[in-house]
Amino acid sequence: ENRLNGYTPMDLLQNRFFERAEFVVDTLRKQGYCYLDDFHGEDIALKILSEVKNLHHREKFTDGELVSSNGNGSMLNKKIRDDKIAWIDGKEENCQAISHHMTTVNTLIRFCNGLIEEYDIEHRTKAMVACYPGQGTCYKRHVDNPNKDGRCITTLYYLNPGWTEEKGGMLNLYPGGSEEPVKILPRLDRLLLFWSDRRNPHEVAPSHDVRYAITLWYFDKNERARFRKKQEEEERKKAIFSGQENGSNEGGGN
Ligand SMILES: COc1ccc2cc(-c3cnc(C(=O)NCC(=O)O)c(O)c3)ccc2c1
Ligand SMILES: [Mn+2]
Repeated sequence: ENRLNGYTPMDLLQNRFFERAEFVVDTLRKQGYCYLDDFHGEDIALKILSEVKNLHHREKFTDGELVSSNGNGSMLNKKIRDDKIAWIDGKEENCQAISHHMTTVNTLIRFCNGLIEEYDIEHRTKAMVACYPGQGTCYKRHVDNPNKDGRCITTLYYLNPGWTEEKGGMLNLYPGGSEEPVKILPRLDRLLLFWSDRRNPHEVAPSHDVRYAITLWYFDKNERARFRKKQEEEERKKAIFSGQENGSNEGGGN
């Protein structure tokens, strides 16, 4: 039977995930972020990159820009981000390697979940494949989850072989709102993880070359449930309000 010095290949695989999960959780606790290099190995990383480029060339990316209006509804909205994005659930054709990435990170997070008491992580978003097309495109300083929408861990997988700081596009992280940023190089096959809430303001510095990344956000079950309940409550109120607005009295408040 194929036991290697008493372990089966599955044992070895489980151990490998368990070791990495321990390192990730310890580091997240200590500094709020953590990155793993050579996460899949170069061959698989390049396969993922080729699928992402294929998405880009097939115009599957949309403008992800989020404009922040300056309150008085004027058209002088300033753009705060220039990335192009594509939401991928992993079942699309020609996304097998991206799908492999999603299941591998799921396994790592499942091992981490066993070690993190404060969260109960069961779900995640779809994969957000993002491209900063160069020419100084960036993403202003922000927090991914400032208002408890349920997201607790952000994972960013970078796909930029031979990237150097001269190309810009560094991920500047301000853990605990620190003055000096931690500058993360978005290099090929690097997996970065950080708490999604206000502990980690971050920004993408202006990028002078095409820069690809895949983001997966993981939800805490309870925070997500509370957020969904609040959202439904707001929907109900809005429905009642719009009911009163057009004069009809059905569903009006008491
Ligand atoms: C309402 O629809 C949407 C659709 C897409 C959205 C994407 C982001 C987002 C957040 N953070 C980053 C980031 O920090 N990237 C760091 C890096 O690439 O190193 C990023 O690239 C993108 C935020 C809100 C969104 C809302
Ligand atoms: Mn972000």
